[in-house]
Amino acid sequence: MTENLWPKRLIVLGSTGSIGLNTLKVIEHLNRSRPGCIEVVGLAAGRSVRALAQQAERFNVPTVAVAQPHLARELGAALPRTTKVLAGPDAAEQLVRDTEATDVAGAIVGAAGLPAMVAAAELGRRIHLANKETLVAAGDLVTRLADRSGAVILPVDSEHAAIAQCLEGAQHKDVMRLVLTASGGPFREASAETIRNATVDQALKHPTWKMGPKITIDSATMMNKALEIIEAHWLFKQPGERIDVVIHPQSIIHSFVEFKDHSILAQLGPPDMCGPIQHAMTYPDKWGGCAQQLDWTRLGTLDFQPPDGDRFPALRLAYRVIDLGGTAGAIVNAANEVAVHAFIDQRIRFGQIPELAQQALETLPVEPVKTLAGVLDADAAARDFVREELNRLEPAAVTPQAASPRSARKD
Ligand SMILES: NC(=O)C1=CN([C@@H]2O[C@H](COP(=O)(O)OP(=O)(O)OC[C@H]3O[C@@H](n4cnc5c(N)ncnc54)[C@H](OP(=O)(O)O)[C@@H]3O)[C@@H](O)[C@H]2O)C=CC1
Ligand SMILES: CC(=O)[C@@H](O)[C@H](O)COP(=O)(O)O
Ligand SMILES: [Mn+2]
Repeated sequence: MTENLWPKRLIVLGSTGSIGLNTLKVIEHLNRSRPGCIEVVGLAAGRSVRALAQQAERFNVPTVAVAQPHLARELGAALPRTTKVLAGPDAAEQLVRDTEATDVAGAIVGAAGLPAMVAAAELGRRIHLANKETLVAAGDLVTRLADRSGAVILPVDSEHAAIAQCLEGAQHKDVMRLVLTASGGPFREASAETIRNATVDQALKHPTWKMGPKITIDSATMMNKALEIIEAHWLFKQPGERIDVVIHPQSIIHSFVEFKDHSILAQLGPPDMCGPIQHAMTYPDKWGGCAQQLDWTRLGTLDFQPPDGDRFPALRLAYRVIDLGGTAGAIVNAANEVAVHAFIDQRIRFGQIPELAQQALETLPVEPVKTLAGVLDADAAARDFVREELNRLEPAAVTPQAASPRSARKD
């Protein structure tokens, strides 16, 4: 299914989050210029039932899903009787499996989004992928499923949307390297000591992008860039040695591609996620929507510097994960998720986040990825490992509840 079918029947997973809200904003703009071009046929969220109910009403959505089962009644009460409510940890996946849709926007945060993305890949949907953790944890499986079903994966992550645009019309054999730009986060110029003991408030102050808390912390450790290297490996089928990172504090160049003749194509725009979301929505066309215009007359200087793998050890993990393959990505991703929540809960120091991810990778067995169940087992083992480490570091602490994608599934 390579052509873009209109009108679209779109499911938005993670509709109450930063990407979800921007996705709905893009849809409103596109529907204003071309009435009826996008019908929202399903919405899913974790726990924000009020926001979810308001969205369902505004977009006249027939089915909504909430991950927290105890919120089903409250959600149902806020909606017309005709609206179908799915609830529980499998609700987003069920929504994808039970709904006749052309497109699925994947904006759930973390590996909690993985089963629904696997379902979308199996069903051959056009996938607007923001949920990078899906490809980090199960890139091999998901890309294989998509190849088999004809599902198209359209990257929404700004760097990958940029690279996809730079690669349009290019041949795989002519690519020399992909270069992911990184803002450097709030600790770009901080000393190793400052980084190690950074506070939650400091880590949540991203210099250029407004995003949800988990990815904002990932940007601060540069684990976000590590996840993006792995994401690029699966999306563009390039080995680790052909994927580089450059620090670009202004976040105007969203990434670039160098070809074998040393020519470079880059994609530019303001740091505004409406751009990549619109790109995925209208691809291969480029419709106007709500993306801001770049005023190059006021742009000033664009700076670049090499990344520092000593102050940001998360970066090196990415290449190790690509080399190891199998469940290595699922392990690092899940360990990082639990560590990020533990940091937000002030149970560990900032510098311990990448340390715990690395420890999990060094300790746990890496297995070949055959099925979703195998990925979820590795994910669960990594979560258990980090929780045990947290309890060892701080025995009296309550275990944090970072969302696990494994529910009652038996497969
Ligand atoms: N924000 C950005 O600009 C960018 C984000 N991304 C990626 O996009 C994804 C989303 O990020 P972001 O929007 O910032 O995150 P947010 O934290 O802002 O939003 C997360 C969304 O996921 C929902 N959610 C959480 N757990 C579940 C679950 N188990 N089932 C269903 N829904 C769930 C939340 O619902 P609720 O509100 O009810 O908790 C919310 O709608 C991440 O993978 C991130 O890495 C990629 C590039 C840029
Ligand atoms: C908007 C987006 O795609 C984010 O992934 C962003 O790139 C994060 O910024 P960092 O470059 O600081 O990780
Ligand atoms: Mn990104």
